[in-house]
Amino acid sequence: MTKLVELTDVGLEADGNIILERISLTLHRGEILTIVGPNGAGKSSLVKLVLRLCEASRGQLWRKPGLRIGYVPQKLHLDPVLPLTVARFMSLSHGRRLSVAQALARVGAERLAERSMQALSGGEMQRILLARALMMEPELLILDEPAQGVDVHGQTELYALIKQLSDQLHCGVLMVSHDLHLVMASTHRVICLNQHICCHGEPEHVARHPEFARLFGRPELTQLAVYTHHHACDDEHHGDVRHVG
Ligand SMILES: Nc1ncnc2c1ncn2[C@@H]1O[C@H](COP(=O)(O)OP(=O)(O)OP(=O)(O)O)[C@@H](O)[C@H]1O
Repeated sequence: MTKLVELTDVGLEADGNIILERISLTLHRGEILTIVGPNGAGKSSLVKLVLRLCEASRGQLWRKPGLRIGYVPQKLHLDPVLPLTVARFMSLSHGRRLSVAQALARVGAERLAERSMQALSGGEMQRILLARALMMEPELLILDEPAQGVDVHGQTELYALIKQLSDQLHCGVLMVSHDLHLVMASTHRVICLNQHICCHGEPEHVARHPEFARLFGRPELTQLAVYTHHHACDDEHHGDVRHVG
């Protein structure tokens, strides 16, 4: 099982404020790890650390040498009057290994190739961003709130697609989500973050954890029966989360 990323006792500070502390985790190929947490918990900062867009103030961050990462940002800001088709937008990405048509086919969006980027619905836009991230055949897909701006039905479909892609392409997935109950059928492991790791493990475990209930309230728990998670998982095949110190 190929290890992709390992964080050991990582901390992050900015302007004298603690943003993250004592974060230890590993992520392997074929594993989906979801970060949940309230606003300001440090979820995007953790993603930025893994992307090396910022540097840890302490601890160690290891990445597999030459790791190919496909990144789906929280939001894409496009000039509303810029004439840009989906195919043109996708052809602008660097390090491509797939053709535009192949990448669109992977997310079932072939018919959108000639559509204007500005005309896409929220769900279509997220699929196109996902297709773009797949173009360099990533070993690790990083998605920051991939279901933002998508209705509930579309969110469930999108998370199912991410799971399917991870299975097919055997890539690791690190994603941020606000909705544990929507993502639980499509993730192997969950970290509940609030500056530090409050709890972690399989989604059902986190959903029932008192720390999770404290952060998100009881309503989350009552909805979980609908989204029971099924996967034949062998613990050795999924990344673990370790508390250090
Ligand atoms: N460069 C920075 N300088 C100072 N503070 C920062 C910096 N980057 C992030 N922060 C602060 O760190 C905290 C965590 O921010 P972050 O964006 O990682 O949270 P988040 O969990 O992704 O939040 P949300 O769910 O609202 O997107 C916030 O209080 C934010 O204001």
